[in-house]
Amino acid sequence: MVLQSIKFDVEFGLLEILDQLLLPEKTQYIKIKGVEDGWSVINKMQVRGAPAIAIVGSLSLAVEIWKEEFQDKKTLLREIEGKLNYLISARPTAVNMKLAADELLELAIQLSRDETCSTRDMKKNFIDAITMMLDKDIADNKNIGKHGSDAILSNLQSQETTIKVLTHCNTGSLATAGYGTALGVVRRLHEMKRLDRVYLTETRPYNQGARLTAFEMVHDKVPATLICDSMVAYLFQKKHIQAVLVGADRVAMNGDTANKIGTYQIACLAALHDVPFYVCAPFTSIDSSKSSGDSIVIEERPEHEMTYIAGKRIAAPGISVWNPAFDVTPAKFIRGIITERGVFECSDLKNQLNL
Ligand SMILES: CSC[C@@H](O)[C@@H](O)C(=O)COP(=O)(O)O
Repeated sequence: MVLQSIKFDVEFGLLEILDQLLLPEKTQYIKIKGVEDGWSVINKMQVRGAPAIAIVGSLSLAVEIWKEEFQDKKTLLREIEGKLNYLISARPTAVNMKLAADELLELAIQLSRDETCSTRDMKKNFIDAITMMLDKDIADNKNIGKHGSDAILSNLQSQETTIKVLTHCNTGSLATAGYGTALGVVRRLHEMKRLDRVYLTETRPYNQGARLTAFEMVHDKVPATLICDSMVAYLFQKKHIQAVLVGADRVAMNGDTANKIGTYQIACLAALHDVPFYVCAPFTSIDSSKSSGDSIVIEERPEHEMTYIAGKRIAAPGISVWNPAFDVTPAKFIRGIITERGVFECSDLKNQLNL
């Protein structure tokens, strides 16, 4: 059975997401009736992961406008613009929702100007474009898996046939429309029978690794071992890790990459131990408006997400807390950016975007 984090059928007004705050103990879906619900489940991290944020946010708009009748295209365009701006505000670091909103707004403007297109047609064409995001994301992830596995296997010494990798956070079916980015490369290596083992960090404080990636790997019967975030250096010292695979929330034009907190320190350790460090991300995570990672906004999450686990306090009352949800890894630590179009050096990103 495929792990389904998003259930969608606009004809039936169906949009449900798997509540990731309850995993792995409980598998419970939440009904999304419109953008208010979409904003809430993204902001509370009941659904998370850069691509999934854009997809669920956009789908929440689709189910909302599907139910409504609009007197004219101008009214529909105004509704679309307002709701997209609202959805962008749910979480600030991942760029995917902003890029999706820009593209969808541009489409809506074109449809509103097309005199051959009725208000009903504009609504249908707009919703169809959102629906296509699901299949495109899965196709992109399969290509990331192929390009990434080819690149990593090409690094192997002749006598090495299988590979041990480390990943951080959750970049799989629970962070995308399916298959995953860094976990897509892991899945592809496993399908090719070239994966020895994937090591995964627990990824405090939200525990995307321990709760979500472990859940996906056990579900798919992928050889996987959970480690504490504090074990990465010792892992590199004692195990022959041949690649680090992480996702991205926002890749700047010089390759600097914002990703889950803890990514930067793994990159530093990978450099120290000469382990190739790869960022795996679709082009929908690349921000051409950012020349470097210096200006990427880093979300800071509530204190209780660090001081409590499963509702039990684990930190002394009164202690001050700093809880940045992401950090930025400088391009110099990144061997390559694995995308659906191929694997690129950081210095080549601008060319790939024709900038
Ligand atoms: C394919 S998901 C890529 C990134 O979004 C992922 O690595 C990550 O940082 C997720 O952070 P989260 O705070 O869980 O949304």
